[in-house]
Parts: sequence; structure tokens; C-alpha cells
Amino acid sequence: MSLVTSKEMFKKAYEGHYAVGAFNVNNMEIIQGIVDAAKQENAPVILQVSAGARKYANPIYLRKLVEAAIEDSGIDICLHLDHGEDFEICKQCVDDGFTSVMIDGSKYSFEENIALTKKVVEYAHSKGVVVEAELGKLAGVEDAVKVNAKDATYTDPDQAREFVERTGVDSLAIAIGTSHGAYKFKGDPSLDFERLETIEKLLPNFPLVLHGSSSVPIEFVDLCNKYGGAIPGAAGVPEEMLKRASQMGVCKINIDTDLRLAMTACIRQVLVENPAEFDPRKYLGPGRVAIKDMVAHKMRDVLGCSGKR
Ligand SMILES: O=C(CO)COP(=O)(O)O
Ligand SMILES: O=C[C@H](O)COP(=O)(O)O
Ligand SMILES: [Zn+2]
Ligand SMILES: [Zn+2]
Repeated sequence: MSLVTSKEMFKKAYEGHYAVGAFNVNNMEIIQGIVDAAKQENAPVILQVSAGARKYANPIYLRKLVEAAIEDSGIDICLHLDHGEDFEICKQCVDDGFTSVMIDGSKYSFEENIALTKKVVEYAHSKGVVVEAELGKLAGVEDAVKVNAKDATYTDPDQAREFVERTGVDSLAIAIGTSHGAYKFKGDPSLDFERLETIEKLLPNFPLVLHGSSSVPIEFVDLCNKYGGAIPGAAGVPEEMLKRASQMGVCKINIDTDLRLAMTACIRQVLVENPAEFDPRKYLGPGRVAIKDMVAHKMRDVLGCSGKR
């Protein structure tokens, strides 16, 4: 078993009308929880590393932990750079052994985004690594940069087709109403499924990606708040909507916030209920189980990828 690209995963997901979960990893317990779930569910899995995760954990630790997870679990894993902001970080990750990188040129003009993405595609493809790009702008918080809802722009379908043709990119993250973080909707949640359908028609057999796809489960929010947290009004993308997108051309669904919430809710509860406890294993262990249970639920009941490995 080894590190693999997402190429085969996406082909099967597209044809099978399901999506592969891409989960952000920052430490050992998060990696173990996700991989335990993937093994239990016999599901394909993508582990993704942000610039912030690299800074927090030191890149070599994350890569070695993922290698250990592959050896221990016996499953294939796609190791992906999340939101690479320039050519250099993408090149670094390709050289470090990642099998997939994202170049996020969404803050640039259409032409600049194309030029940057093309440069990354040329380098990555020469080393057998696949590339995800982003077109359109999501609202929310990403690496401490906040994009206000008014500055968010949905993906233009014609531009999406032109972008893919001109860059040769392997998958494309689109903006249809999802956003990063725990506060996605103030009123009723909605995604622009009509736009998704149009993009899908213009790009047949091409894997689309949804960022900002945590559903911010109310039970985790309530637990956090009950045990001393302060995250009132947190709201995510309803799981039914993610399920619908998974059955369409969306092959990769990004989830980070739900991992954070599941782990933090659990740890808060353990610490409040056991005030004399100070062994980190006594709260990180249950935190790891909370991650596993949440991820298994996503794979089985939302993304539809259980049993698809
Ligand atoms: O898109 C993401 C990572 O790239 C994560 O999105 P969430 O904040 O909804 O978990
Ligand atoms: O899209 C952002 C991901 O949730 C990663 O978050 P981070 O940059 O804080 O690691
Ligand atoms: Zn982005
Ligand atoms: Zn993202």
C-alpha cells in the first residue's frame, strides 16, 4: 500500500456518483482518527495539509505520520496540499512526496490564475503529481484571512470550462455558496445547484471540488457551548445538500471545521467531567475516537464512499 494520486479515486467517484472526503490533518490523533474510519468503512481517503498545518507540525512530521498510517492500516492514501498560495509551496510539496497539490489562485485575476495554475500543472505533472485549482471566491476564514460575504464570487461556468482547457488542471474547486469556517449561513442555508449543474454539463467527466463543506453538527456546537465554549450561532452546510452534490459532479468534499468541532467538544466534556485528570492521553484518546466516529458517519451517510475502496 502506498501514497496514491486522486486520479483513480475521482474516476470511480464520478462514475459511481459519490464523493471522496478530504480531511485536514494537523497532528497524530487527527490522522489516526481519520484513517481508522477509512479502514473501518473500506473508503477511499484524502488527507490534506494546509500551510498552517505545515507551520504548526513541521512538514516532515506530518509526512512521516501519514507514511506510518499507510504502513499500519494497509490502505492507500492521497496526500494533498490544501490551498497552496504560490508556485514555491506547491513545488516544495511535490518534491516532498505529496501526490496532489492545490494551487489556490482564486485571489488573482482570471488570466493570472490561469498562468499560475499552468506553471504548477507543468511542474507537478512532470513528477506524476495531480493538481487542483480554484476559480471563484469562497467567503469565510482561511489561514486567518477573512473573505467577507460581499467579496465572495460564485464560479462562472463558461470561465470554468475555459480555465480547465487552458490549464490542464486535474480538478477544480468551485464556489457555489459554501464557505470556510463555522459560520457559513446567517439565514437559510442554500447552494447554487443550478450553477453546479451548468458547470457539470460544460465539463463532462471532470471532477469538481467543494471546499468549506463542514456541516457544523448541532450536537458538537451544543456540547462545546455546554462545557464552557462560546460558539453561538455556528452553522454549516446541511448534510442533505452535501449528499446531493456528492451524487453530481463533485468528487472531493473538504472537511476541516467538523474535525475541529468533534475533537474540541469531546475534549471539553472530558476535562469538565474529570477535573482531576491531567494525562493528555485521557482526553486526546477520546478526541481521536470522536474524529473517527464523525468521519465514518460522513463517509457512510453523506459522501456515499463507504465500501468504495
Ligand atoms: O475547505 C476546507 C479546507 O480546504 C474546509 O472547510 P470547512 O471549514 O467547512 O471544514
Ligand atoms: O481552508 C482552510 C482549512 O480549514 C485549513 O485551515 P488552516 O489554514 O487554519 O489550517
Ligand atoms: Zn481558496
Ligand atoms: Zn478550503
